[in-house]
Amino acid sequence: MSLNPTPLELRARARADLRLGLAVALRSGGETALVAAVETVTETRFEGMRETGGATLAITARRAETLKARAYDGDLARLAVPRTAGVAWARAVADPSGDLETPMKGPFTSERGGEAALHRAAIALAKEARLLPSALVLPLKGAAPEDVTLLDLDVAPARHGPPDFDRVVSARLPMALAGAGRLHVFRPTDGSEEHYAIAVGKPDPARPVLTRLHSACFTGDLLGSLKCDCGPQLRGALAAMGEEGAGILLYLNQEGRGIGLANKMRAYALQDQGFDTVEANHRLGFEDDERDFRIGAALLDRLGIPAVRLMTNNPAKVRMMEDCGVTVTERVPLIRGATAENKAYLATKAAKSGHLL
Ligand SMILES: Nc1nc2c(ncn2[C@@H]2O[C@H](COP(=O)(O)OP(=O)(O)OP(=O)(O)O)[C@@H](O)[C@H]2O)c(=O)[nH]1
Ligand SMILES: [Zn+2]
Repeated sequence: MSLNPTPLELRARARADLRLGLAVALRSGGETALVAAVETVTETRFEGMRETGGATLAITARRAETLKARAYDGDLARLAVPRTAGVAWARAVADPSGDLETPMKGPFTSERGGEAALHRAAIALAKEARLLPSALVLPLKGAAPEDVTLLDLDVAPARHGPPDFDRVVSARLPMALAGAGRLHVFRPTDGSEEHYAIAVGKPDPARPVLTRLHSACFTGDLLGSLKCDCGPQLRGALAAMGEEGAGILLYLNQEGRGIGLANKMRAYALQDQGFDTVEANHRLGFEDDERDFRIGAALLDRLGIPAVRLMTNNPAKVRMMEDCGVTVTERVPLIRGATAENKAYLATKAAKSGHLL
């Protein structure tokens, strides 16, 4: 009997460790480094790692651009950590909330040459943990300390496709807007967030099914936020499926276009400083959209639905579905919920992400 965690399980454990503020060890190509997420690491651990010597701060090229730091590694930069820097310094580098009040944090010295693979992996893990995309990285000469989760990236590389899912449960769910339906809960085997499929009526897989891929929006879906159009889109999709008598709504837990609610609220705070939705993501160090739509295609496959009429204004969703082998016979526009508050947001999405208005 082996009770040892598999590589996938170790990766999930590493994400949880980072969220807790623990350091984890990453290994690849014979190199090992201790890694801690800037957002959560404690002062003591930060200083312990810095005092060892040789630690650098990994930030994305997006964040480096805002800080006017050089990103010699393409998609990321490795910043030298000043000898007296505490965790507050690192947090100010990673978190743009103070950028306007304290704009001069530099000059920054970026490392050049050498390997950045472990830094890249550290940022990917921080993103997976829905933290700010920045990590303190300390290359180790010897073995990793005991009691620290050790992730061998040569054995367990980052996922390049959607995870596998277990269908945990499904039950009948009558809905005010859509009528009779069933809710299915899908749990990824890699320990990431669960996703839900709501089948309205009895969709016929022999014909293209009216389908919506909806990304979680706590503020819009639940609170009736006027900053976006998500709530009205969600209810509009359910109502249309109810009217037609059948449909599939995939509720994907990719809050904030995949950056998590805490980071989305950081983006909202930046929007209050005058940045648009895309600029705010970039200043935080994220891409415009960090979602993985392949999850939607994988769930449709699990539900046995090969062809859809997709309710969206986002051409990227249509493209991604088709790239994943889902036939999109029609794009059904879903234009709902324009308000004075979200006018600029919808205009930015049209201009920068090609959304159809
Ligand atoms: N990062 C970030 N995410 C946001 C913001 N406003 C809404 N979201 C998230 O954006 C996602 C919804 O994406 P949209 O771009 O509105 O719509 P879409 O799903 O790409 O396209 P449609 O199918 O046409 O709705 C949800 O996950 C929301 O939580 C924002 O200002 N910043
Ligand atoms: Zn929203």
